[in-house]
Order: sequence, then C-alpha cells, then structure tokens
Amino acid sequence: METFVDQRGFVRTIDDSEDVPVLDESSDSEEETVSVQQQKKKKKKKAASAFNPGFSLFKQFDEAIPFHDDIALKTAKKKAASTLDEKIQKMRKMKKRDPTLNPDSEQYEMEIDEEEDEEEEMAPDTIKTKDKKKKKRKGKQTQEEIEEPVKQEFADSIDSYDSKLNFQDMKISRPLMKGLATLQFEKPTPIQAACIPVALRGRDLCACAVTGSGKTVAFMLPILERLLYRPVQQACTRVLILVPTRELAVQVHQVGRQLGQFSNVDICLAAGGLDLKSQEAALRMGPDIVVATPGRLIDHLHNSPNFNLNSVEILVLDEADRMLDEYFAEQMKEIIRLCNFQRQTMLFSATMTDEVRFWMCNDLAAVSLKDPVKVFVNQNTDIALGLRQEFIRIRENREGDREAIVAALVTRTFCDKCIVFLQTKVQAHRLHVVLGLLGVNVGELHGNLSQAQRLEALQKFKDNSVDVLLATDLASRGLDIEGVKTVINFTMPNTLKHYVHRVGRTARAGKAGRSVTLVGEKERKMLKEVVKHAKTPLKSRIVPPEVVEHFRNQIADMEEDIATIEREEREERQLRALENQTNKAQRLLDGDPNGVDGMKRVWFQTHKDRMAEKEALRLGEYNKDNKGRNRKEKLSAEDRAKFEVEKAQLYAQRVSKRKFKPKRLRACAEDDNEETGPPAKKKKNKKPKRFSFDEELTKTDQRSVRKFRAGPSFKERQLMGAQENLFKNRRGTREGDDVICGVQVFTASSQSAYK
Ligand SMILES: Nc1ncnc2c1ncn2[C@@H]1O[C@H](COP(=O)(O)OP(=O)(O)OP(=O)(O)O)[C@@H](O)[C@H]1O
Repeated sequence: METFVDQRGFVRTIDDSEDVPVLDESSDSEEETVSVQQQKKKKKKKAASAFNPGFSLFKQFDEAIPFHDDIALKTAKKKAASTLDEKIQKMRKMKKRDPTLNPDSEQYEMEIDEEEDEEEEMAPDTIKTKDKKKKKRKGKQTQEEIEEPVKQEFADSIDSYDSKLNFQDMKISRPLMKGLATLQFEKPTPIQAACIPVALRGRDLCACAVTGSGKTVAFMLPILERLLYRPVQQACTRVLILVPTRELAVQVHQVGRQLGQFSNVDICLAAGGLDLKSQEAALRMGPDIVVATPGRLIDHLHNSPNFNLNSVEILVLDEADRMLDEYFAEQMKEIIRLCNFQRQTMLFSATMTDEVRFWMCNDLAAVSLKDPVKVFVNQNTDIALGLRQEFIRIRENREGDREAIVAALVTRTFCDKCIVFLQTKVQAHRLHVVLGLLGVNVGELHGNLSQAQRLEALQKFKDNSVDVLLATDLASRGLDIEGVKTVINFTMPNTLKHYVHRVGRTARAGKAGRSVTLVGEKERKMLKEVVKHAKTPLKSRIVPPEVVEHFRNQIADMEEDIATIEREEREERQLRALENQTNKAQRLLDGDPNGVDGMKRVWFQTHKDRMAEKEALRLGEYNKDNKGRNRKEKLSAEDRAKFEVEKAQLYAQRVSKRKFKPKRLRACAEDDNEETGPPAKKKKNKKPKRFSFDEELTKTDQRSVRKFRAGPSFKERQLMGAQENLFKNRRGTREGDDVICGVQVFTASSQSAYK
C-alpha cells in the first residue's frame, strides 16, 4: 500500500484538491496472487511452530483432585487460565497428533500441509467495477427528503480553510510545538487548520470531517494552548472530554499526553473498566483535563468526594452524534446537568450532518451551543478518498455461506492487519473459534470481554501479534490503529453512519485502504445508500464457488470441535459464577456487603431503572426470534447469519422511527438576560401544556411521579444555598430538569415551588 511520505520522512496530510491513489484495478489479480503466496509462506511458518514437544494434553488431569468446593474454585482459576487461543491450539494439536480421535481429522493436517496445493489450483476472486445506476426520479421522496430539517442556527460557517496555514501561524506555544514535532505532525490537516483558530477564540463549534482526518488534535491542541495560560494557584478540572468507548478514551488520553508532554497540563483518564481507586485519587487532585466515558464519570461525580464539574470551562463531545443518541441519553442529561453551563462546547464527529437537526428538538437541547460555528470541511465526503470499497453479493438461499466467505478472505487474500466487523458478540466469538481452528492468528474485541482482555486484544492487533481482529461496533468509532489494510463487514452495518465509521478504520490520514462488505438480498437498500454516497467507483468481488464450498465443508467438519470448546468455556463460566457467589457470601459473613471499603456506591438511576432502560434498548436476543420465542437449540449457519442481518435491520428501523416521532417540548425560556440568553421563540399554533396541581397529587404511575415529584435540581439547590449537600441523596433528582446553557427547564414541581 502506498503511503504519502515526503522527502523529510514526515507523514504528509491530504489536501482537498488532491487525488488520492486508489488501489489500481489492474493490480487486482497480481496483488492477490502475491497475497496468497505470502499467506502460504506464513502457513508454513505457523506449521513449523505449531508443535511443542513438551506439550501434554492431559497434564492438568495428572494429579487426582479430590472434589471439594475450595479446590473446585482453585480449579476454576486454573481452568480460567486456559485462554480461548490455548483451547484452540490444544484442539488443533490433538487432531494433528491422533487422527483416530476424529475420522475426519485430516482437515487440520490438510490445512497445514496439503491444502496449499489444493488452494494453488483454486481460482482467485473475481473483481468487477460497479457502475453507478443513473438516478431514476419516480416522484417518490427518500426519507431524508421527506423530513423537514429543524436546523441548528449557526452564527458562522466554515467550509474551507487556509491550506497555507501552519502551526506557527496559529501562534501555538513552544511546548506544544515540541509535542507536535515528537508526533511528527508538520502541517495541520484541513480540519485542524479550520478548527484550531476558532477554538482558540473560545467559540462553541460543531465540527465534521472525514474519518482519520485528525479531529483529536483539532480539539486537543487549542485546549492545551488555552490551559497554558490558566491560573495555577488552585487546581481544578477545566476541561471535560467525553467519548463513547473506553478504548477511545485511552487513545484520546494518550494523544493529549503526547501533545502536552512538554507542558505542565495534567490529564486524567476516567474510563470504565479501569481501576476505580486510582482514578478517584487522580481526580481528587483536580486534573486540568478529564477524558471520560459517561458511565464512569457519573460514578465519580456521585461517589468521589471533592470531584465535580463546577469549574469546567470547555466541554468536548468526541463522536458527538453517538454521545447524543438514545443509548447515552439519560447519562448525558445527568452529566450536562452537573456541568457548569458557562462553558465553551465543542462537538466533533465524522457523521454529523444528520444529527444537527436532532439536537435542537430532542431531549438533549441541553447541549445547545452558543453562537456556534459550523466547521464542515470535506463536506462532500465522509468516506476517505483513499478507500477502495468492495462488495460481495450473498444470494438469498446462501446466507449460511458468510462464515465460509470470511474464512476464505482472511486465509487467502487479506491475511494481516484486517478487522472483521460483526453485529453480535456471540458471532464474533464463534468466528474466533472457527478461524482459530483454521490456523488464522485471530483476536476478538467486544463488550463480553473484561477490560483487560479488550485492551490486550487491541494491543496485540496493534503490535501485529494478531493478524485479524474480530470486533463489534464497539471498535467502529474513533480507534486509530496504524496500518489497518482491510475492513471486512460480515453483514451490512446498521446504518450508513455505522458503515462510514467502520470502514473509516482503514484509509486514515491520507493512506490507502480497502473495505469488503458482504451484502445479502435484504441488505440491498443499504447498499444503494452507500452507492449513492460513493465518490469513487465501487467494486464487486466474487469468491469462486469452489473456494466457498471448500471452506464451508471445512467449517462443517469442525462443528464438533467448536461445540467442545464452547462447552469447556461454558463450564468455566459456571465455575467463575460460583466463585463470585462464594466471594459475595464471604463478604456478607465478614460484614462488608459492598466491597473493600464498605461504602455503597450511588448512581443517579436505580438498578431497576437502569435495567429497564437497557431492556428498552435491546435489539432482540441471539437465541430468541423477534417475537420472543426461543429459537432452535442448535442454530444453523443460515440462522446465525439471518440473526446478524435482522439485528442490523431492527436498529435501522428504530432509528428511522425515532426520526419521525414527535418530540416532547420541555423547555421554556427565562427572561432575556446576560446569563440565560434570549428567550426561546414561541411556537405558533401550539397550546401550552398545562400542569394541574390535582394531577400532580393524584397521578401515581412511575413516570408521573418522576415527572412531578422530582427533588430540586443541582441549580435549584445551589440557589437555596445547600451547596454542601449537593452530593448527598442525589437519587430521585434525575428528572429535576434545570438551568442548562441559558435555557431554564422547569418541571411542574419546580414551577409550583417558585410560585
Ligand atoms: N497534523 C497531522 N499531520 C499528520 N498526521 C496527523 C496530523 N494530525 C493527526 N494525524 C494523524 O491522523 C490519524 C487520524 O487522527 P484521528 O484519530 O484524530 O482522526 P479522527 O478524525 O478523529 O478519526 P475518526 O473520525 O475515525 O475518529 C492519527 O494517526 C494521527 O496521528
């Protein structure tokens, strides 16, 4: 793959006017032959290293272990030490060593030695360029066209930038220039050139630029620059950066630290899954910048003494459209409620156009911006021009071939630096076993893993000890992994936006990359959307039927081994659950029901509320159909693939329903004054909602109780002078809608309290 490297070895950035070298069509067959050869060399290497003479399969059963609870737990620990990869290796070696264990077991032998010859005879994939069909206007409008956009009003709009501008021209201070030099950033990218001067002026902004265009530096650099001039007498948190995933938080934190390494700005990470106590200690010191995921941040806000957001001067929402979608809605409301409203707010994402109109009319009007500047560079594309997009058609009755096709792709053509995106964690895990048994060096990254496992999987993929990473949408946003060559979509992503982010993991910072998406008949609508948005020609790839059949047979032969591995894992999980229960019981006996320090952690929602929210957001269950009936005990390849597609479609349906749902009006403006800004415009022809006192008293359903009888909000308590009690008894105040960004939002209870 070609990269842009200038004479001085710096990674150059791409200008709007430049042509990006898309992978040459004529190179297809040559490229793939080379790839197959490389794969074969690799396989030989793997075959050589696959056998460890010291390995004893039954070693763990050598000693007779008497059954005893305690020992069972110890065994659980011991068993848990055997990772999935170890299990896969064990199975492969077992089959290799003792063919009598399974009459079909030549499969692994064949794969290591003889299959090479067989594959040599197999035809390479065929690639055709997809022609863009001419637009037919049937007088039928698309959903986007039908929708009447409620647009955010922008005070200014920037859609071009000064391509000659460099970091010196922006008056970036010396310590940060040194940081930029260490990162070898010579020249700002377009989004940086456009955003940094605006952000330095303290203006609110809403920025959108293609994936991999350097948005992180676009907000981090002006933040650090402004913090260099902060008063240092009193340490407090002045900047809050919110991101949707823990991995992204780690990455943003790292970029901040690298950029600010020669300054005295203190950055703290408050992401879920990482050590709570050390985060608490760091937050107590009042770090200048906090990079956080919403859930963990709320936990700290409610449970860490001396940590609050009262002094936050800059709020950044990275992947803003995700942060403001329904999944984070309740948590974001809570954070915004606790955040100082006199602040600069910056929103960044690669896919924002659609969302902007949302924010103004949904519950999250709270993050509305003050005279915001819209910075949309490269507006004509959200997909990198260096990306080559390929599609593989899956015929209606061949849905079950998806696993075989992906196996063919990653073993024959895209053998390294490849991310495969799947819709469900279960399918990602299964594919780990399948590809592992086929000898692929594979890792998985999704929400069913512990944080340590997640970070380890990512690290292994980054440092090339894993060639193929199987991930859910957890990894689709923001992650910047150097040198990702290929992104494979097992099914068409939920929405165009998901597609843009997934394929955006490759072809970053002006480099070339490739995406391969498997498209079934039911997913053709989404494909049309992608075709409509494409700025470069799309390709259609055909994997030869004999290759698909070969892998399909191999996978079918492995089913028994897959079941064995899954059974072992299930047993380990049960033992771990038993261990957890025993530990819990032990803690109860010791009189410490809540953990090490005996403090019960509080959360703004009750456990029941949280579970109800999760349940409402759930998109079907793996072994239940969409009517809630149990699926068959043993799912076929078709069933699994169908569920993946179904799940994506359920999500897309929900998004589209939400777009059409009438929005609740909850805000009313205060008097026009400096603090609160101008009053909101009165809606014509809309009867004001009336709250009756009787209603407040008599309505006892849960929603009304929350709506009418919520306690005073943060601001109201402040007004009442109860500052010291702010962190006590926060539960029950979540609907205490309050003063946010100049708009005062009253609940009925607060209205009557003020009357
Ligand atoms: N000025 C620069 N010069 C060269 N490379 C840069 C520059 N700024 C950022 N990069 C590199 O570009 C890559 C992408 O940056 P970043 O992750 O911030 O992109 P992004 O726009 O946030 O992507 P996404 O939309 O996927 O979140 C990173 O590897 C980063 O190091």
